[in-house]
Amino acid sequence: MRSSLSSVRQLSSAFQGVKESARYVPRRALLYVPASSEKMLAKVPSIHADSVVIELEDGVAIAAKDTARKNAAAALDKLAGQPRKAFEIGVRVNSVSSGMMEDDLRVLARAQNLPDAFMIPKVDSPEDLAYIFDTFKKEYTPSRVTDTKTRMVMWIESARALLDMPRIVSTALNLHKSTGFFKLDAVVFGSDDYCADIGATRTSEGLENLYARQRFVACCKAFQVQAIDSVYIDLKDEEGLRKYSEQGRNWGFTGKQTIHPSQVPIVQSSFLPSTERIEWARELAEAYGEHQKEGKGAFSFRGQMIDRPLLLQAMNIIQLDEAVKEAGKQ
Ligand SMILES: CC(C)(COP(=O)(O)OP(=O)(O)OC[C@H]1O[C@@H](n2cnc3c(N)ncnc32)[C@H](O)[C@@H]1OP(=O)(O)O)[C@@H](O)C(=O)NCCC(=O)NCCSC(=O)C[C@](C)(O)C(=O)O
Ligand SMILES: [Mg+2]
Repeated sequence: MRSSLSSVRQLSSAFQGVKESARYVPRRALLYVPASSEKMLAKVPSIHADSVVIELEDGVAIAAKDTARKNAAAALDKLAGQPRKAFEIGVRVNSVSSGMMEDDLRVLARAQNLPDAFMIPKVDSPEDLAYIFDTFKKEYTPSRVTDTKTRMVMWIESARALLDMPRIVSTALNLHKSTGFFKLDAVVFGSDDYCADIGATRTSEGLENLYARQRFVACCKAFQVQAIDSVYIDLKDEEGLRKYSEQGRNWGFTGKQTIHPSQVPIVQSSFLPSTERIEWARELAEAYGEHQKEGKGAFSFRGQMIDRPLLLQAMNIIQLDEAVKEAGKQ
């Protein structure tokens, strides 16, 4: 079967509106690396997670915030242009409500390089996004935070945010369209803070998060952004981690957060599409190309009606598969 990243790119450029998905960043496993630890930061180039989250928020003690900011800014310049295993290196700053975001950005802006993604925890309302945009403009100057390749990844971590998620996500997407501010690409479910917010007790079955995780996925998918599942905090329980990863994948999540390098391969393999699914995607994309040449937008394939949204799903699968193979990550 013909397949390569370039074939997907050709396919993308052939169909209007599909171009955006060609710049797909796989995020099966996000790994937090606390920026207060120079030892852990030094490992970043060799970390095999899809997305490395250089952490300034809850993984860093208040007393270590200043050191962490300086370490993160230095890491951005040191890592630029260096070979690395991850598809993305982002920085998670402190939230609007913490009052520490300005201090974070003031120090990070001293670095010449932006991260691949700015990662914003505890986004609670559309008004938070207005504050975030203003603060980035103030600390970085407007020209450094508009029309860049840098993406935005945000965290939903409270009952209020979960209920208001459609407005929050659409506001973030519209902010990008109207101002060129970082494009929202993925949303992450902060289940620990969410449980604290609603007064739930964490259990091994995780039923206390059932509604939240399902609503969360639906809201992400309604706006075609990636949905990243909860942290699994039992570091030694590999079977439990695999079970929850596979459950998340089956529910529609596109990836999962990890806190230790040992969790990464388990999560990555759980979020890889099956061989049958990859074959389906490749055959569909080829059939779509053939039908486009004949001027047909919708057609039947393996007994299903196929149109552009299914092509987008198929292309995401092909790109994930090919990006992972190229990086030698299987
Ligand atoms: C749990 C901890 C303390 C155990 O750290 P440790 O050093 O005791 O572990 P270890 O097993 O002894 O480590 C083995 C080796 O791996 C390294 N290592 C270990 N972990 C990492 C890492 N993450 N990144 C890079 N390297 C790492 C470590 O440095 C060591 O290297 P060595 O063999 O050379 O000595 C450590 O893994 C860690 O700090 N993890 C990140 C914790 C964190 O950032 N938490 C905040 C995010 S989760 C969150 O905020 C909630 C959420 C989403 O918002 C919401 O649900 O609400
Ligand atoms: Mg949190």
